[in-house]
Amino acid sequence: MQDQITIAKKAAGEKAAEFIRPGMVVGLGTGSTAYWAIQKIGAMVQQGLDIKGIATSEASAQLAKELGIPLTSFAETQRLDMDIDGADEVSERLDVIKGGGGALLREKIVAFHSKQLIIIADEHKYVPTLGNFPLAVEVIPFGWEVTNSKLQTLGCVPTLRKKQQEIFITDNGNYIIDCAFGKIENPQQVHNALHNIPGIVETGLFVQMAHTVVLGYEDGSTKVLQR
Ligand SMILES: O=C(CO)[C@H](O)[C@H](O)COP(=O)(O)O
Repeated sequence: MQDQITIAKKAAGEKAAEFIRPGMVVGLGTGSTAYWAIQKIGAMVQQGLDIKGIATSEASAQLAKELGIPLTSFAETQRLDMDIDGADEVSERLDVIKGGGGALLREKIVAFHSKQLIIIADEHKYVPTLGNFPLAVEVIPFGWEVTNSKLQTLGCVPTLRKKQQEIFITDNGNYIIDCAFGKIENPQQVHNALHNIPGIVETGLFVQMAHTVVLGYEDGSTKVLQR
């Protein structure tokens, strides 16, 4: 028996997969919502559809392999047709906070080089203004302490991400600092200010990158929003 949130995530993920056409190269997102899109893509591949994926994390690459989805890379493909990925928050302007799963850097690279970014989320992640969810920022381990101090001057409360007492290490060998900003009225400004700090590799703010957002609801229905 699936809980209500799982029903909503599954609905969003499966609906987004309906946008995929044969021959496409598709970005495979990361997280528990992207999981459902990847499952659906796996089923489509099993049915004989020609789809290739570029994974946004080692975890999603592993899942794709288990499902028999052929993986390609940027060595072979410069541009993806579509990227389907989850979110921690989506604003009414369709700006997005990502990185709750720590994959934001690869997610940003894959999204940037995709013709179309489809964000999938359960209904509870759709908010008027971003910022309730702490913003993940990927930082180089060298000097993270001073990067962390500098982050405080931007008006957030930064916390080094840990996993079972150990520092969380991204797929790229970096750290994550979660920045509690409160309401983010101007995401582009915050993103730019963060990028000015040496040591910050990428932020989880995806400003005006999503072309489409698919919201999943607890009754299994979906709503498609276009920018
Ligand atoms: O950005 C992400 C990982 O870096 C995820 O897409 C985001 O955290 C949402 O995850 P979930 O679908 O499990 O709620």
